[in-house]
Amino acid sequence: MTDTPAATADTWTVAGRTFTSRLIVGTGKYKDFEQNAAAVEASGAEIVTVAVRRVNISDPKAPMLTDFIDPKKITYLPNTAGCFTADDAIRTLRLAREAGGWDLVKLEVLGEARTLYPDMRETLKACEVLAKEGFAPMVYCVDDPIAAKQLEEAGAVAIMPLGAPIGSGLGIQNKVTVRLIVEGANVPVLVDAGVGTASDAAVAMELGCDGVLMNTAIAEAKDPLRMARAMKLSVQAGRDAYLAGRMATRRYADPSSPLAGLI
Ligand SMILES: CC(=O)[C@@H](O)[C@H](O)COP(=O)(O)O
Repeated sequence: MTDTPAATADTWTVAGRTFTSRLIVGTGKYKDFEQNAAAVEASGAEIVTVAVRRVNISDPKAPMLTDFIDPKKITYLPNTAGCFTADDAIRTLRLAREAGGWDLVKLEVLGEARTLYPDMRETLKACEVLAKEGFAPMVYCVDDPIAAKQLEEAGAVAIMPLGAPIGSGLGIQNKVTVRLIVEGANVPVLVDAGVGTASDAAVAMELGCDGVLMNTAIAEAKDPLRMARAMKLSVQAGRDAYLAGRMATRRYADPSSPLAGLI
């Protein structure tokens, strides 16, 4: 299939940076950096998110992710995975900015280890401070339209509601609230966490999301490269379906061949 002009021009912009790929991928749980880099390539992603506390991006004495995924070609989005307080998250991102100059960041402040649900009170607090310090925070959050609005007011440059708990692969549990967030947002909305397979990513895009962030679904697939490619295609398909505008649903059958002109 050749891309239509509309499809090729379909970019999205966050904090003044424009991207073509609407898929953001993670850098955890892979066998090694090599496999991670190959998956990023297969996914077509232009942004990778990196848990700066867990992945080596600054110590040249140990293998560094940056040797495998070129930060000149792929945008690094440092994240605060493993942070349970606003102070911890803020400190982590200040260090990331010092180490690599990154100001486009992914903020996540977790509430508990069992569900890895975000703590929205701490998340909001951190978002406000980071925005005032000149960061552009893309923010992992609950799938709640009110919390999403509050984050936007606090300076979030993207809203990233969970589809389901991180690493669960359960898919999008609450389509109604994700759609409400999309309708109310003036910044990009990306589903972050819980995607398990390609159809979940397509659903997120069909709901009108600007993109999807995922890690486990690709890293823990039996064939991560093949799953990365599947995700790339499903994000594109979901986006195209959203732009095409789905048909109205009906309660009863409607014949596929027209009845007019029958003898
Ligand atoms: C990688 C990241 O930033 C996380 O928010 C999370 O790991 C993504 O969730 P999944 O692993 O469920 O895709």
